[in-house]
This record gives sequence, C-alpha cells and structure tokens, in this order.
Amino acid sequence: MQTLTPHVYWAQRHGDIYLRVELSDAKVLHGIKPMFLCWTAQGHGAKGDNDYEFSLDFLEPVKPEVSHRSTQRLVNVTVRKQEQRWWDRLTLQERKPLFLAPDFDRWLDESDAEMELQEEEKINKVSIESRIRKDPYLGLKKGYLFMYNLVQFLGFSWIFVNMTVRLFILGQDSFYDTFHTIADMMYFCQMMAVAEVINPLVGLVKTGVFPAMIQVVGRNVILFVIFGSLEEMQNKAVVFFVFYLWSTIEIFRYPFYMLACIDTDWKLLTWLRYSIWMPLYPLGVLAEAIAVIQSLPIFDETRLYSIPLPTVLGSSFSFSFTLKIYLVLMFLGLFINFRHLFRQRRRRMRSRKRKMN
Ligand SMILES: CCCCCCCCCCCCC[C@@H](O)CC(=O)SCCNC(=O)CCNC(=O)[C@H](O)C(C)(C)COP(=O)(O)OP(=O)(O)OC[C@H]1O[C@@H](n2cnc3c(N)ncnc32)[C@H](O)[C@@H]1OP(=O)(O)O
Repeated sequence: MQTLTPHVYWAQRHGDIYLRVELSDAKVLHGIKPMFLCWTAQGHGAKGDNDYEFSLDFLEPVKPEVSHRSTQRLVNVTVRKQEQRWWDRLTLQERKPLFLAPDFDRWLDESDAEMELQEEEKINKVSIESRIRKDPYLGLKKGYLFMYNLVQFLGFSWIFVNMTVRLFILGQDSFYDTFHTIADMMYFCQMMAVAEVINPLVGLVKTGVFPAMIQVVGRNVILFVIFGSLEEMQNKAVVFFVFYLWSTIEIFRYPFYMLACIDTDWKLLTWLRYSIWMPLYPLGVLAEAIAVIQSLPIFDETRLYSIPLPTVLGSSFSFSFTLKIYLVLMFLGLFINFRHLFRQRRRRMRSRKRKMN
C-alpha cells in the first residue's frame, strides 16, 4: 500500500477550523502541536483502500484537542483556535497546498461568521435569562445586593470625602487623628463586609469564597486587632494611608456592583473597578505591613494577647510572634488575590470585547 494525500476541504469560524476529509471507513490517527497538524488514516478514498496522510502548518496556534466525526463517506475534523480571531488564511505558507480547497458547504466570510456568532450569543443569553427567570427570589436577592452595595458605597464615600477634605484643610496634621474621626464608620463598613464572605457561600454572587475571606479577614485583623486594640497605633500616620487606600477602591467597586444588580454596565466605571486595584492592592498591603511592623514592639511591651506559659518554657508566648507569621500570610494573600483579580479583569475585558464585536 502506498501513502496518498486525501482531498481536504476547510472552513473557519472565529473559534474553530473545520476540515472535511473525503475518506470512507477511515481509521484515524493524528498528532497535533500548537501550530501543526499531522493527520494519518487508513481508509477508502479516490484511489481505493490506502494509507492517507496530510499535514498542515497553521497560520496561528490551535488548541491540543482535535475532534473527529466519521461518517460513511467522510471524516469531519474540528480544531479549536487558541484565540478567537478570524484568520486571513489557513496555513502559514501563503501558497495553498494542492490537496486543500474551501468547503463551500460550510464557508462563511468574516462578517457572516460574526453575525452567526452574535445570533448564538443572543440565543445563549435568552436561554440563560429564561433559566434565571425561573428563580422566584431573584428580585429579592438583587434588591438585597443593591441595598448592601448602596450602604457600603455611602459609607466608603463618606470616609473618602471626609479624609480628602481634612487633608486639604489640615494638610499632614490630618494624618494623625484619622482614626478618631473615621474609625466608627470604618468599623461599621468592615463589619458589614463580612456579608461578602456569606454572599458567595449561599450562592447570592457567583465568585470564590476564599478571595473574599482573605480580603475581609485581612482588613479586619488590621482594623480591630492592630488599630482597634492598641491606642498607641491610633494616632500614627499609617492609619491614614490604610484607610485612604481601602476607601479609594471601594468608591468604584460598590457602584459597579450596584449597576450589575440592575444589569447596567458603565464602561469607565468597569474599567476603573478592574484596573485601579493594580497599584492600590500592593500599596494597601504595604501600608498594612508597616502597621503590623509598627505594632510589634507595642505588643511586646504591653504583653497584650500574650499567652502565659509554664516557667520551664519561658514566661509567655508573645502575640508579636503570631503577627510575624501573619506578615508572611499577608504577602501570600496578596499573591492569591492579585492573581484572582487579574483573572476577573481578563474575563471581564474579554466578554466586553466580544460584546463590542
Ligand atoms: C482564610 C483566611 C486567611 C487569612 C489570611 C490573611 C491574609 C491577609 C491578606 C491581606 C490582603 C488584603 C489586603 C487588602 O486589605 C488591601 C486592600 O484592600 S488595598 C485597596 C485595594 N484593594 C482592592 O482593590 C481589593 C478590593 N476587593 C475586591 O476586589 C474583592 O474583595 C475581591 C474578593 C478581592 C474580588 O472580588 P470578587 O471575587 O467578588 O470579584 P468581582 O468583583 O469580579 O465579582 C465577581 C462577580 O460577582 C459579582 N459580585 C461580587 N460581589 C457583588 C456584590 N456585592 N453585589 C453584586 N454583585 C457582586 C460581580 O458583579 C461579578 O459578577 P459577573 O461575574 O457577572 O461580572
């Protein structure tokens, strides 16, 4: 038996490549690399029973999984593009291989394929919406989330505006009594923020519980344990930076969520929600780390939260040791949440790009 090349017909969509190979009773083997497909089969083609083979150097990378569907007359091969993009041609080399021809049964030009994509998206949206509509408590859930976000937005806006005005009027002096003017409102907002761990837990919002837990536990340790329980920390400038960094993101995040509750999306607000965390988050963690470091000697001196030990093991177990471990956890938490937010941003921006197309 000699190895022959079968006739291959191709067409594309934004996400897929369709290949139709004219072979019957084919037993297929294939190998695929990011930009290369090697396809071999034993089957019945134009020249009878033979080994058939072809290879393609793709114009752009494709995914490693290939799906085959053999019928009595032909083999349909679907290859997924790595990026959802229209290709100018199938192969890397400009000259089309002789065995390859357009599959006019499936052929669409770019604008028709876009229309097909939009139709599919519309159908998906309708089916998702009809599934959602089945939830009898949806209105109640959205109402609760809207009110929660509104209250948080008002709280953090009060904090942000108050601190900004005081900064303009008092300059650096405002740093030192931030805690006494802002703490009550911050206590209120951060206690409410515990709901952000509960919401995904009970399925009210579709996001991970762990990132929210890191965020809420992380902030509340700083607020209640470091600032709240040590008077010596309360008139330090670091309180200003921690509170200012926290409230800056929240005056964008909560209105973004409020709009999401009423299925509205403002481009600039979405961009701000998914972008300004990039400088703010590391700065926030840095400010929090400075607060923890400044509190270590105070905990050592006051022995607050120290655990008394039997005399053979020393006098007591200082809370500052726990805080040193916590410092390491903070940077681990920063890494986990930075990655989470980065993924959320990419997902959001990608879905926006698709909507615009
Ligand atoms: C287990 C305990 C371990 C303890 C370890 C302690 C380690 C300590 C580490 C400390 C690090 C914390 C540092 C931090 O305090 C510093 C700062 O905050 S500095 C200031 C800058 N900070 C930020 O930018 C972070 C802001 N916070 C957040 O973004 C969130 O809290 C976070 C959990 C990090 C991410 O939020 P989420 O996962 O919810 O992502 P999305 O916003 O994209 O939302 C996903 C979808 O859910 C919908 N959603 C979410 N919440 C709501 C809501 N309240 N109302 C309505 N809808 C909501 C949202 O619309 C998205 O929907 P869709 O998918 O349809 O777009």
